[in-house]
Amino acid sequence: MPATFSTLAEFRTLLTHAPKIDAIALGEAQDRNGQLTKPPGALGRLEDLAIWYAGWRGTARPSIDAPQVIIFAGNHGVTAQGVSAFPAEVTEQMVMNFQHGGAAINQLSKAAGASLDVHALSLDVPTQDFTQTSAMDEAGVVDALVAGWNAVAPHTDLLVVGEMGIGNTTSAAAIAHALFGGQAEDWVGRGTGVDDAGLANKARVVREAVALHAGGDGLDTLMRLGGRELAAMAGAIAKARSLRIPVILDGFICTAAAACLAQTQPDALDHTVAGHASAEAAHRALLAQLDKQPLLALNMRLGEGSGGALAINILKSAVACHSGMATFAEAGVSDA
Ligand SMILES: O=C(O)c1ccc[n+]([C@@H]2O[C@H](COP(=O)([O-])O)[C@@H](O)[C@H]2O)c1
Ligand SMILES: Cc1cc2nc[nH]c2cc1C
Repeated sequence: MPATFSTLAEFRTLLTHAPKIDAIALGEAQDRNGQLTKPPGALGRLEDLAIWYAGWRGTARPSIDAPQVIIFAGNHGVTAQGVSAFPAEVTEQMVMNFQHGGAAINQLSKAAGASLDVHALSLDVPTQDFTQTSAMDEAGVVDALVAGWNAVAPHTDLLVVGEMGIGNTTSAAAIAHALFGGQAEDWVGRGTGVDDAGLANKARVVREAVALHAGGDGLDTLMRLGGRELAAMAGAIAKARSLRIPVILDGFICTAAAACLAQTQPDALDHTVAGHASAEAAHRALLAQLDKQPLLALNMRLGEGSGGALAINILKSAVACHSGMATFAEAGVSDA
């Protein structure tokens, strides 16, 4: 299916007309959950997750057979401001590592039974330094949204989007500050490990960038302060929505990209769940803004979709219980 948008305005319209959860399947899944051989509520949040998943899939007794992890990689002009502990060439080097199977995400995807795709987005042409001008122009952000849109396999039944991009915690912090206010210091963190001086420099960069690029909606902010991998994650999340494929969000950068959708269309993240809370300081605040409760909190701050991939195991387990358990009637167990 070719992408059905070629401007930001067309993409906005798509978000507005996105499908909603299937209310009938949701109700049937709630009924089934009430009949399963366990005290009511004893599986806690796993029950809510399975019912939510069933609603999006449009069937009361779903299964998860084809989860997909997609990593998007991008390079950032803002690295000229000295915002990362690592040099920009690490982005491309890590892409090769992903392709050779040597990164954490290769192991985590395999352990979760998920396929893994890697999309490197024009790494030789970094986005513009957004302390000086817009990171991307409209054609550039649309290209990246389309790359994400086209990367989702149609048979996927659970999607994780992740990223690789030296400098992108600064981009994510600038987006969060632009969308949710507060002070630049509230949204910057150490990323790959900058020291105190580096952290102060990031706050300066974010403050200047947000002052330069005030106004607009979430997609304008994505264009001005984002990066190609952030826009591609947003495009993939929107494509998944159009196919009613539930999405597990990863860390701070992934959540910032998703927030751009939510600030454009308030229900745009209803088909998503937060896989984990990253150790990047501002991730929890960003999740709170989106009213998302993370499934895991393991002090991870890797990116690559790693926290999302880990959480596939939780979703799979929730759905396996929901669809595989016997009812009280089937098992001959006395109800309360
Ligand atoms: O996912 C997260 O919450 C996260 C937190 C800190 C760092 N990262 C990863 O580290 C890179 C960005 O860090 P930095 O310091 O270069 O901005 C990028 O490749 C991300 O995948 C990711
Ligand atoms: C080595 C390395 C691996 C990463 N994976 C995601 N972001 C990363 C940043 C660095 C520096």
